[in-house]
This record gives sequence, structure tokens and C-alpha cells, in this order.
Amino acid sequence: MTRIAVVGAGAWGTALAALHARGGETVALLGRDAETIAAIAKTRENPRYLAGIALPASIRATIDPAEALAGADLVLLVVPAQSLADAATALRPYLAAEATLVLCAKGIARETGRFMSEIVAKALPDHPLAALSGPSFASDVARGLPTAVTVAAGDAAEADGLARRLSTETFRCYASSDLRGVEAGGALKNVLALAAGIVAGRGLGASAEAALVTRGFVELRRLGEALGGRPETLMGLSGLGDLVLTCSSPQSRNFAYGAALGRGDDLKGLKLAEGVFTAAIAARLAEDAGIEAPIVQTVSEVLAGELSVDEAVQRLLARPLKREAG
Ligand SMILES: NC(=O)C1=CN([C@@H]2O[C@H](COP(=O)(O)OP(=O)(O)OC[C@H]3O[C@@H](n4cnc5c(N)ncnc54)[C@H](O)[C@@H]3O)[C@@H](O)[C@H]2O)C=CC1
Ligand SMILES: O=C(CO)COP(=O)(O)O
Repeated sequence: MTRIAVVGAGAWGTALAALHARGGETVALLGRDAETIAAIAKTRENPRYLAGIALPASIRATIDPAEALAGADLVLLVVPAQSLADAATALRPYLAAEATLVLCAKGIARETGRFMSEIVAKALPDHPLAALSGPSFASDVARGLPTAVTVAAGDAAEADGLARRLSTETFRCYASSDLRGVEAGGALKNVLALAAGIVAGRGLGASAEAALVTRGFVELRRLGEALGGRPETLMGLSGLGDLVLTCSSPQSRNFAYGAALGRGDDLKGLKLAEGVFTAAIAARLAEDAGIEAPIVQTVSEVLAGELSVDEAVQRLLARPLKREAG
């Protein structure tokens, strides 16, 4: 049994399927939209999420979970964070008993504050769990551009093995045993990318953008540690690395969403921005932990319509002066 199944045929699932099929793995891609799956099978392209990027013919794209999961020892879970509980539950009858599950979504359940690992451990107990996260745009990975990410599992030797298995010539996986730190960094950077987008969209200048990313990183570290992550993980690819990527590129959907907010554009029709669903719960977790996270808090209030963009900027500028390391 050496087969990878990718659950979720959106941008990231399709990119990971392409990467590993090119790397020589036998890969199945499970989607839920029959039209998209039929288009992948026919045109070797995902016209909805990765238009214009050729996919390897060897990917078996299907909407049938039994077909996708049969014989898979590694299952990449690549549906959005808020859909993961339902998607995981639906997989239960089809998973091989010994299959390892790799969490690829970046978010926290908005209702419960649960991390992806907690959700999946509840829905699919007894499977080894890992997380893959780091600076990696789907279209870059699907095109075979060089990328480096973190692969974390509770057991260090297992993380080493998975990192080796998931690495290719262009995709370097660094192993970590800090699952929580990797999950926290991935979820929080999305909220901070919204803030960076707001600053850019409002035209506040490159200096303000750099200040926002730096102070955002302070919050990511503080809150990430309070949630159980290790400092070195939060300073690594899945924390700082992904923060830098998503806060600096309009290619990021979270950054693009924030920029649209900053410009006062219509938000309808924008692509999935996970930070929109994570912001309020991240702000609540910070409050519960007694952690100061003014940027996360402000993003949450802007998204809730409780604060205008200009009021948000004013509020952040008016915070009491303090020592930088404080
Ligand atoms: N796009 C990117 O560059 C990257 C995305 N991610 C993360 O991966 C996750 C997925 O993102 P994308 O693939 O980009 O999103 P997407 O919006 O491109 O695609 C999401 C896919 O999930 C499917 N889906 C939604 N609910 C489902 C359910 N209940 N059951 C089965 N399928 C369901 C949708 O039909 C769609 O195909 C997010 O958490 C994102 O933060 C992580 C790294 C890179
Ligand atoms: O997580 C990502 C890159 O590492 C993708 O970011 P967006 O979801 O903001 O596009």
C-alpha cells in the first residue's frame, strides 16, 4: 500500500496532487464537484482553481471516496478548515486502518476554537496525524517552482519519514515534532495577511506595511506560544516564513481580501480567505489566554463591521507607546 490520496480538489489539493504525481507517487484526487473532476480527467487541467497549469495524466481524479482512498497509506486533507469536520467524518468508512492523515488546511474552527488536529482526531480516531504548512502558493507548487515547507508530526521519527516521503526535487520538507506550533502559525498568519492587505489597499505606504508585518509577527509568536507552539517553530517556515509570503504578495487570497477591504471594494466573488473565518476565534483565544494581540483584535472587529478601516488604523496608531521588546 503506497498510494497518496488527496482530499479536496481546490487549488491546494490539485497542486499537491500534481507535485506528488510528478514525483513518482501513485496519486488519487478526491473532489466533490463532478464537473471540475470531469474537466480534470478530460483536459488535464483544473479550470476552476488552477487554470492554465498542465496536470500529470497519471492523477486519478474522482468524486468516489472508495475509489480515491482504496490502498492509500497517506491521505492529505486539503478542504477548507471550516469544512474539515464534515469532510473527515464522511471519509471514515473508506479509510485504510493504518492510513496517516496529513492536515493541509490553515485555520481554527470558528465555533469551537479547535485546531485541525483536534477535529480530525475526534472524527477519525486512531490514525497517525501530521501537518504540512509553510510558504507555498498553490500555483507556484503546481508549476514546479522551488518551495520549502514544514511537515510536523507528534513523533519526531515519523515526521522525519514523512518529510522524506513528501519532498521532491523542487519541494523541500523540513521535519518538526511541533504539530501545534505548525498549526497555530498557519492559522494566525492568514489573519495578519488580511491586516497587511488592508494597509496596502488603503495606501498607507511600504513603511507601514513593514511595521505591520513585524508587529504582526510579535502577535503570532505570543499567541502561538500561548496556544502551545514552540518559539523556534513560530520563527520557522510555517510561522515567519508563511507570514512573510502572505503579507507581501497580492497572490495571497487573504492579502487580496484585505486589500479590497482597504480600498473599499466590493468583497463579493473573492476567493477563499481562511483568515476571515479565523479572525474572531483567534481574537477570542488571545483574550482567553490574556495575550495582547491588537492587530488580530482589530481585524476581527473590522470584519464584523464594528470598526471602519480608518478607525482601525487610528486605533492602532493611538496605542500607548511602549518598549519594543515588551
Ligand atoms: N491555495 C494555496 O495556495 C494554499 C492553500 N492552503 C490551505 O488549503 C486549504 C484549502 O485551500 P484551497 O485548496 O486553496 O481552497 P479552494 O477554495 O481553492 O478549494 C477548496 C476545495 O475544497 C472543496 N470543499 C469544500 N468543502 C468541502 C467538503 N465539505 N468536502 C469536500 N470538499 C470540500 C471545494 O469544493 C474546493 O474544491 C485552506 O485551508 C488553505 O488555507 C495551504 C497552502 C497553500
Ligand atoms: O497559505 C498560503 C501560502 O502559504 C496561501 O495563502 P492564501 O490562502 O492567502 O492565498
